Amino acid sequence: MKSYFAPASTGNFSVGFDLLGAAFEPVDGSLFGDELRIHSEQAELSLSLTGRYVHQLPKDTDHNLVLKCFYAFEKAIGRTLPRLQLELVKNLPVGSGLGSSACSIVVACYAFNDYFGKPLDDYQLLQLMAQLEGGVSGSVHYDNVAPSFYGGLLLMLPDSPLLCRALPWFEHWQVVLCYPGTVLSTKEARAVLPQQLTLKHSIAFAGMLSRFISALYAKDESEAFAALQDLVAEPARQHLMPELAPIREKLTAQGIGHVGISGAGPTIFAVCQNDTQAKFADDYLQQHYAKNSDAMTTVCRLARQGARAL
Ligand SMILES: Nc1ncnc2c1ncn2[C@@H]1O[C@H](COP(=O)(O)OP(=O)(O)O)[C@@H](O)[C@H]1O
Ligand SMILES: N[C@@H](CCOP(=O)(O)O)C(=O)O
Repeated sequence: MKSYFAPASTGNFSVGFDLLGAAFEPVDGSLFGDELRIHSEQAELSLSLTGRYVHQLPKDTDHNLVLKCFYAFEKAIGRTLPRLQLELVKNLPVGSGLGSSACSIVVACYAFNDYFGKPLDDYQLLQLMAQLEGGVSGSVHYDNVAPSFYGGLLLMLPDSPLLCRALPWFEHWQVVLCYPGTVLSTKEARAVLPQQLTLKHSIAFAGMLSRFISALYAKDESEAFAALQDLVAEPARQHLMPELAPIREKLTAQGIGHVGISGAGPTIFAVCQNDTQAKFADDYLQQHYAKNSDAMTTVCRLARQGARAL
């Protein structure tokens, strides 16, 4: 048996709608992402489903992204492949804002490419992943697939042959992620976005993203926090997450530098500068944002490593 893993990710990181994304891993060293196991080769392609969030997946495995990835990968390399006995360990909640669909897509495409002798290079593989993710969310965006594939905090460069580039990070930052247990489809959360921005708004968005990135390079933490503002998605999506504003008020009153929507939500992320803040955010979010037994809260650091064989 061969086993592969890809980490969870936070698209947008508030200030970079569709252009910034980060991969995260729990500070306790546990794995937080989907795993794909290739058990054997066999006559027919098959997929079994296990893991904490298996009940949130379509019952019919033909609708599972992992099988769609297999056929898309086969088409991309232009030859018929041996059929596999696959198992997806679904550890990320679906429709959560944690890049769940991207994570399954990344782990599957990475696994097939590795297993079949790397016929695609990283550029081709990332493009395939982004196309597959676009098929789920309604439009191609790289801010989940790229960090899940490469790890780190990444800036997307969709018009460059590089596709994305790693950014600096404040090593002491801890990011508390809280998924409340309710589902918000990315497609629906994209449907409420404005189709056009005014010139003034476009300049403000570009200015804030530039301010954040220049602060990272300058290692200017207070400037970085000041620039973590979502001027595009959050104003359009806040009615989908009415708890965000009071939670932000409570956490920032404790000195926590930033609270935002992870991806398209409903997961909230809090950027903390020390263990005391992280503990407060962890406890507060568990008590005030978690809604049912599917909810989960985790204290994370940036995941430097993306998709890999285990
Ligand atoms: N392996 C999979 N992982 C996640 N979602 C999947 C998978 N297979 C199929 N799906 C479907 O893809 C859609 C993913 O929804 P989306 O809102 O994009 O999730 P997320 O924001 O968590 O990535 C859902 O309709 C889900 O049923
Ligand atoms: N940039 C996208 C990110 C979606 O992330 P997901 O984890 O909610 O799928 C967006 O904001 O729509």
